[in-house]
Amino acid sequence: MRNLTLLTDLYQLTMMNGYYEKNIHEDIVVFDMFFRKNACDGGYTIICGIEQLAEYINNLHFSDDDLDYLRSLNLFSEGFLNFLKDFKFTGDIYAVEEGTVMFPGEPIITVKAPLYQAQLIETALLTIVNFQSLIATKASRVCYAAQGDPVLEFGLRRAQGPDAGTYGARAAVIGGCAGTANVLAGKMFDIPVVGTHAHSWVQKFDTELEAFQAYADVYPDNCLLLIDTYNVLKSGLPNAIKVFDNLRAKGYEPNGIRIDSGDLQYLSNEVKKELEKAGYHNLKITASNDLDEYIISDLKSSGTAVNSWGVGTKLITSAEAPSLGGVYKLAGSYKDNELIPKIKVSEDPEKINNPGYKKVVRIFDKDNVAQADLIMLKDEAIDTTKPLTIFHPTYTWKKSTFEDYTVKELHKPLFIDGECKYEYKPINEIKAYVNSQLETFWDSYKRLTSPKKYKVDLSKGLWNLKTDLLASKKVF
Ligand SMILES: Nc1ncnc2c1ncn2[C@@H]1O[C@H](COP(=O)(O)OP(=O)(O)OP(=O)(O)O)[C@@H](O)[C@H]1O
Ligand SMILES: O=P(O)(O)OC[C@H]1O[C@H](OP(=O)(O)OP(=O)(O)O)[C@H](O)[C@@H]1O
Ligand SMILES: O=C(O)c1cccnc1
Repeated sequence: MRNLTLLTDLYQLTMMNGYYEKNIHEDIVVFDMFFRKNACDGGYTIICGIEQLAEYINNLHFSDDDLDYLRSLNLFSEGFLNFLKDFKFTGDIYAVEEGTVMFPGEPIITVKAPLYQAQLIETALLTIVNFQSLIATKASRVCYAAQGDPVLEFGLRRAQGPDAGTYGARAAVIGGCAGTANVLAGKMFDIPVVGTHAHSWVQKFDTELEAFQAYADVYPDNCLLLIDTYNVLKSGLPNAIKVFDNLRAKGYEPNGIRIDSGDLQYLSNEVKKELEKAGYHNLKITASNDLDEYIISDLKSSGTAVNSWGVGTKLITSAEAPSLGGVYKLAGSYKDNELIPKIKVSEDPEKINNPGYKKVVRIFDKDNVAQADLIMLKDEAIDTTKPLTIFHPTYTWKKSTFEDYTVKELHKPLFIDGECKYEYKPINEIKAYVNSQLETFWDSYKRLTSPKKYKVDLSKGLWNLKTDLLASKKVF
């Protein structure tokens, strides 16, 4: 396992050194990770990367080498560097389960730990969870557009480096992709690896027909041919059909074709017609070429025979909206065992955080449809035998009352007193969890453009705390 302990911003370490010198480093604090705007400008965000976060926290330690490097920066006291020798995370972390569907403003991860520890982990926590959540959400949108057709993740070559290509592949499969072309990701995360062949295979042989025949000879029971190297309808398709006929004569059924250029709507429909005429029904008609959820959605609504989608660049880089702006904010600090809530006041009301030690509950109606989320103080409870009224945190006259409802707490312990509580789950299970949750949301929240805004309210206790803190001069 890689030692990622120094994967942090320098200012975390200079603050830690400062807290140590001022002897407040052991003060217990609460930080929340949340985002203000959904990934991909959509209506929801799928949280991903919790497993890697648990691994990172578990493996935190400063090696002698790390300490020598820090010493060489001439920024830190010897006392502080000595103190880091025995660094170990000892706090509590609550996080939503990997694959949970979440919304702006909600605490995704809550860290309660000694100040120096909580500060160190900010940067890595954000880079791990922001990136994988972004790609899982992008994949979920692409798969939504594909309406159940398999989506294959083809992006490694265009990813922002090897880590993005590999952890992005993991996130893409969690978000809904059927598999990835990235073999290392397949091995590391036990996810399906998939693929066809490149144009270079066709170019290497003297003729396209020879190239297709050679491929069929080597892979008779998994023969999927790329038919656009020269001309899809005049050359690629007739040659593919000849080779498929040869395969059939030997008792094998072909798998399908791939088209990587041209008018995918027209070509796919023509290809399907010709394949059917030749007696080939239900073959895979795979399309690739700079696809994303919008192009796939357009192709679907105008009618296409494509039934399998290879999506690379725009998926692995979330090209339209290439970052998720998750942040990590101080929400409270303990003094004599009492939590002093902290708030960051800003001219921009969107940037004012929710103070205190919190949790999130999801409210479902009797048909198990998600209606709203409520951010609450950790020690608040909901009596589900009584009607529940929630209100908009800004337009407080907007109210909803639930009578026949259930609630689910979304946070689970990830670390308690430094001990890891994460239970490893195979990717298939995480992916199934994503699906089952998405089904509990109305389509209005999932549509690709102008989705409806899901209700995220504050409990009365939290709303009062926030309003009182804002009103009090103490916050400035
Ligand atoms: N955040 C909220 N919390 C509680 N109730 C709300 C909230 N937002 C709207 N409501 C109430 O829910 C009911 C249904 O409203 P709806 O979900 O259509 O939202 P809306 O108020 O029309 O806002 P939007 O413009 O987002 O559609 C209305 O009675 C409204 O007052
Ligand atoms: O288009 P993407 O969504 O990124 O999917 C991955 C692309 O990678 C391959 O192309 P290649 O690298 O050969 O380049 P090309 O675009 O010239 O085909 C493949 O044929 C896809 O077109
Ligand atoms: O297997 C494929 O067809 C593939 C893999 C990576 C990139 N483009 C295509």
